[in-house]
Amino acid sequence: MGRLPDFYERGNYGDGREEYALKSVLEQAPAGDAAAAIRALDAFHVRWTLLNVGPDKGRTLDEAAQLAAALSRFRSGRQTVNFLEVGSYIGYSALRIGLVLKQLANAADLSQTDETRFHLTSLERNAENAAVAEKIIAHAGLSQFASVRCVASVEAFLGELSSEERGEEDASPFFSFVFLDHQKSCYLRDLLLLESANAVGPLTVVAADNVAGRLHLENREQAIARGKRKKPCGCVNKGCNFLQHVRNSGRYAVCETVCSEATGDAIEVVVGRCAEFSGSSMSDSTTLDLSGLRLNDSSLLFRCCDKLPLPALPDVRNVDLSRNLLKLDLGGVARFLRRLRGPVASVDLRRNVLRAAALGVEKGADEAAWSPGLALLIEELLLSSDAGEDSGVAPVVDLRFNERCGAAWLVQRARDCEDVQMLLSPWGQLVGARPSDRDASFLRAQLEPLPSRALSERLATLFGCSVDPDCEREELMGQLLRRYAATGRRRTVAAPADYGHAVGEARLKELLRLMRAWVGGRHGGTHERPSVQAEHYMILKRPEGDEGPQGPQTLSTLLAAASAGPTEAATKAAVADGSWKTRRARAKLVKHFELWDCACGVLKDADPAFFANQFTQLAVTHNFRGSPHIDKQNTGPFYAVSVGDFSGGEICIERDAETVVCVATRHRLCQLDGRHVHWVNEWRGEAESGAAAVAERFSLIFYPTAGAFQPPGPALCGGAVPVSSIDAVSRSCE
Ligand SMILES: C[S@@+](CC[C@H](N)C(=O)[O-])C[C@H]1O[C@@H](n2cnc3c(N)ncnc32)[C@H](O)[C@@H]1O
Repeated sequence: MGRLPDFYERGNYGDGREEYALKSVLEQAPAGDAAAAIRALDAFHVRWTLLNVGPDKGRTLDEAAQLAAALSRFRSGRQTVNFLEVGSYIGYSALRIGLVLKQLANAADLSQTDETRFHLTSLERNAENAAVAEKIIAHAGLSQFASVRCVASVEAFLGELSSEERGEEDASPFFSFVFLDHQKSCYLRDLLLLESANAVGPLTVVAADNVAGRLHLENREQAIARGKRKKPCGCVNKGCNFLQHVRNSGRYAVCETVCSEATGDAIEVVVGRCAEFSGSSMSDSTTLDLSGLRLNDSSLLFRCCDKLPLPALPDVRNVDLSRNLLKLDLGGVARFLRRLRGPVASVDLRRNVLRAAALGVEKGADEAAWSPGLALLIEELLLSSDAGEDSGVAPVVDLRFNERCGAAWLVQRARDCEDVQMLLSPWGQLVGARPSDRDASFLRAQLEPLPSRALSERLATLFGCSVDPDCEREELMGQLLRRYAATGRRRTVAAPADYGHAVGEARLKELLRLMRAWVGGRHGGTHERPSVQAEHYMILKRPEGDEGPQGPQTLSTLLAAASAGPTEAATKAAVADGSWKTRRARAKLVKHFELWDCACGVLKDADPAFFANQFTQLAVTHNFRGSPHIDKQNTGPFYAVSVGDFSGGEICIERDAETVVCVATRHRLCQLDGRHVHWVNEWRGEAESGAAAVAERFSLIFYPTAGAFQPPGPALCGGAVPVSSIDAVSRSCE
């Protein structure tokens, strides 16, 4: 205990552990990875106590910072997000706040220009601590978003501000967020200083760590109840004088007090009231822009909206909540709208991560029912639009481009909804209920099969963007789409008409006959993969040992069975051994042996080596509408050929990040590597001799799923291919 006064005076332990913590961050966290740096400090803190706010209260801190960014939109639109921290120590909380700012900047895709500053100034009295904090922040790649300033006190900081930092000559720096985490005895004094300098004010979020916890306050209340004390505690050591001020001065609304089980103290989050704040300087006063703020269903803005001192925004008609992380429940958004008490007529919820279940009760239940959250949202909109000038016009809920919200039943229900205009991405547009619903003419649909890692790589290598490893997929996708749209670096070209192997007339005729017979057969063909958009779809597996030394169940046995007609006895004989699955696959082959045999003939003629060594499965499709996908099960490239009366229907494949090549497979067997994103172009039925057009496109895909894995090579692997430009550019997403 003898060390305590010195400890408080110094602001660190004086035993070198802070330097040691820096070393462990440098060793354990990759450069530029802020989340890893935070984890390294958390791990260090478990063994060697540090003065950090820690992970539990740290999450409240993140939320408070995010709330501050959202509330700053009420004041100044997108202009500035200027944060202040008092007490950096070695930069742990600065890392957390800086990461929030970085993610917000990424989500908003705003560059760090003068108009759009996302910045934290962190004050630290101890020069050794400040030096360590600066190094950790730099290592985490957050220097652009957080800087440490070594000053003796808040008073000194305010005195030292340059006119540039003040904004205008005599103006004060206005902070959207202030985090007090230095000496509790100074919290009140320093907050009053900031208030009198107008550095905090309406809608500023103030968070203070280590204030009196529940136990301390409850003890006081009990003592008052027992008549032992007269007033609540106003001590300085637990920040009680500060709590008295923020709770009772009328200047702040208490948003949340979160007690830490581990330390027994609390972090208090309050928001400046708007008494002197009549309106805002939002650039567009009819839209409250809360887009790209990473708000989720339980964000403080929604969770505590009843307590927040939100200003009146009498002109706001639209609340833009697009590009956030809303996922499960729109009830919070509904309560937030009620709290706004304005004549809001539309809510923009595009590009969140809402799922069908969050919008409607289960498929098949009451046809007209929406989920309770959405029902509440609709109710609020109806109430507020009735009150507004635009009454009579149906309010709008824009739910387009949400993940898995393209289900047909939901789209139908939205169409039937008369009270509000419910906008959903129509079937297949961008992100549908399933990958097979993607509309390939949209660039987003073409990028959707790529993993997030590939999206980041593309942003970095193609567009030279530095990508935050913590960036969410939705943000990455948004950034990539915007870059493509801005630079026009995506083109569609055609492979030469003579790419691949021409298939002989006789074989084509025979194939068409057999495939028509398959779909028109006794059972009307098969559709083995209902998730795929096709009228019929069948997979035939090559039996083992059909080449070379014959096993007991050979192709010739099957052939004999087939040529005897797929009678029950012959089939039984052919499929006598093996597992249930194997026997079923063989029985199917016997049944469709003619088709199999003819198809194999086509492949054998063109590429005998592929036929002998690689080909294991044949997909037979009828009227397949292929959405962008990657063949993840394939061990090498495939061959494709299509027949029927149709035009269009080329296979489009990404040759590189900038080029899509369309390969016409009608009557030609073409080799492609399906481990690259590919899809089938739109196609139309051709009118046969004056008759009405009949949609008929059959295709055969020969692919390998076993044997040695060949690393993916060029998309068009059937030889060097010059491509000719065709005039088609993928549609951007809006
Ligand atoms: C509890 S630590 C801060 C922890 C840090 N916020 C975190 O969570 O990572 C308190 C720090 O405040 C600093 N400090 C104390 N009084 C200060 C003042 N008046 N101005 C600036 N820094 C101060 C101390 O040197 C110490 O480093």
